[in-house]
Amino acid sequence: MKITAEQLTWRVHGSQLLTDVSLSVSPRQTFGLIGPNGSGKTTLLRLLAGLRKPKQGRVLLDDRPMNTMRQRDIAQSVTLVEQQAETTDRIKVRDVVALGRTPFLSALRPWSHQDELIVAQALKDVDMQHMADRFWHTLSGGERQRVHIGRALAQQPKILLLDEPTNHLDIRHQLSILELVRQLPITVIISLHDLNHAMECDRIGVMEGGRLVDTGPPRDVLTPYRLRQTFGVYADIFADPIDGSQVMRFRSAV
Ligand SMILES: Nc1ncnc2c1ncn2[C@@H]1O[C@H](COP(=O)(O)OP(=O)(O)OP(=O)(O)O)[C@@H](O)[C@H]1O
Repeated sequence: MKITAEQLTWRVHGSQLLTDVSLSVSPRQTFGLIGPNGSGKTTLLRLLAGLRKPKQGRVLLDDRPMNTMRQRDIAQSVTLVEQQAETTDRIKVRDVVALGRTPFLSALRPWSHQDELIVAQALKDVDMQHMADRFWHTLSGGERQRVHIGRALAQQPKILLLDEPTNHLDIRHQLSILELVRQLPITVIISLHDLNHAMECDRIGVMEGGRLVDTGPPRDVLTPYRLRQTFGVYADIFADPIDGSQVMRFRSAV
């Protein structure tokens, strides 16, 4: 499914947090959203997920404006994994992941064996099957993060939005989650602080002061100029001698 943002603007208490953001992500593309702290990545992801209504502009899923869609239809297409997602205590890991099936259940479509299989697969994908019966409040930050990603996978969205999903993860789980996300046959928008991880996306977009200031293939966008200008760091960019991919070495803050 394609997702398009047309000239999105968002303001709160008189501060303009997003200005004129336009963006289109094609079906099955992995789009990385990068930018310094406070540049508007989370705000944009919430608008794209339909959790906030833009003050101006609109979001389209394929060619359907989101504001004309029912909440349940949106939830069957798009899901957002937030940075500090919380959930009620005394709930087990398996039940958190099972929440991902909620938009598909109704009196006419009760919980089924199929849902059971989807939840089991999602637990496996995020390497949490061995903790399925643990209570949520006993988990570490990284384990919680993986359960939330599992909940999103169980929703089988056509568009997956991830807000810094690797934040609390150890290096093995960072790499396995990013690899999993890239392999999913769906559209993904992922905000990332690790710019070397962003290099693995099909395209990236750079947020700065609430504006999307550049988009394109990572190699074209992540130049020493951009790293200095937007991220405030001096960096050198090398070709990895093993696979030729581009690697950044950050030298110092500007
Ligand atoms: N409810 C609010 N009221 C006032 N300002 C807000 C509100 N929500 C967010 N902001 C401000 O909007 C700006 C953008 O925030 P946002 O969380 O979208 O940035 P971000 O790029 O995701 O940052 P980070 O990398 O630190 O997670 C920040 O300066 C933040 O302080």
